[in-house]
Amino acid sequence: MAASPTPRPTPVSADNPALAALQGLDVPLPCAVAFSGGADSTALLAAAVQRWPGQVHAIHVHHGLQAAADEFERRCRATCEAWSVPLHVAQVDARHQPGESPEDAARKARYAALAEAALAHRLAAVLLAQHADDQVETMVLALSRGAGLPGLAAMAARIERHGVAFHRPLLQVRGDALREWLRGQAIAFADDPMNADPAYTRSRIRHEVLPALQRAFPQFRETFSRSARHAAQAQQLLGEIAAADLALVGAPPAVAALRSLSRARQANALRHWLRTAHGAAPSAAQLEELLDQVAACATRGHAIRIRVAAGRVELRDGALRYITDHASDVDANGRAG
Ligand SMILES: Nc1ncnc2c1ncn2[C@@H]1O[C@H](COP(=O)(O)OP(=O)(O)OP(=O)(O)O)[C@@H](O)[C@H]1O
Repeated sequence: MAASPTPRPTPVSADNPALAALQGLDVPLPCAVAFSGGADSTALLAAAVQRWPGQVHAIHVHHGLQAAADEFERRCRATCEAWSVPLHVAQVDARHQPGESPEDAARKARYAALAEAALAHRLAAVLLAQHADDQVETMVLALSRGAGLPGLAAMAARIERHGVAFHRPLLQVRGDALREWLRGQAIAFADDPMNADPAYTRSRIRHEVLPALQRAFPQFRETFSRSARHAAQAQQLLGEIAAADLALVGAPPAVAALRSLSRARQANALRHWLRTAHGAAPSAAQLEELLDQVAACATRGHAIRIRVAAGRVELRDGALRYITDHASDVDANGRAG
């Protein structure tokens, strides 16, 4: 008779702050934890394994961005083996486009790879480990860049990408509480050298701004998170208004109809049209210029041609068109015009 396998240590602890956050969460099973090997996703994986025994997989994305990437993968393999968690490793090449930050390129590639692995292994949801401090960092970063409501709304508790549901159950949990619990349990995790590198704005926010906020406003995590929820609600309203206005003025928008709206509603509708139909985000200056041109467009012969993101907006046959170099003219329904 074959010897039964040696039982492996599984982290069982009622004190894991991530476990409390999973209690009310209703996710379809089996699910996956996006596992970087760092502190936060290690605590989340431990909690998920305890909450849904035998129903949790881990997905690790190997970025190849830093020399430490192999070390992260080794750490993930060791943890998953010890906890009997099936691990799927996805390799990505996150080279960034001109004008795109390496961090943004890595993030986009990561979500795509996580979704692909989840679909391939029939995992119905992916849990991410961003916590309350990450949420505040995201808001401060958005403020530092002059972002509008979508930036201030920061991260949503649930999003859908590439046909997969991503959940962020730890948005109300403090980062230091997770680390403290891991240390108390003597659970190893990898430390990302980029997190401590002052060359990264996010790292400066973490190490310089958050401690100052903690001293001045000890409740800042709760109040910031309330503001993020207000911003998200307001943004949803703006999206609904934009959709209603576009139903009226058409998509692509007819300039004469657009001019019947207030300037603020024109801006809202145009931003929404550019983002949802073309994935283009105009800068504040580009949008102002476009609005000036729409306001000045009272004569039949008036031409509009304004650079927006990687393409340009032009006036053709009374309607605004978004034109990129690789597509001569694509309207909101994806039809070539
Ligand atoms: N290489 C990766 N593979 C899989 N999931 C990842 C990876 N990097 C990040 N994630 C997931 O995305 C979340 C947010 O990523 P971010 O880079 O902000 O966090 P992090 O500092 O890597 O977090 P952690 O402490 O969990 O390592 C992580 O908590 C984790 O769930």
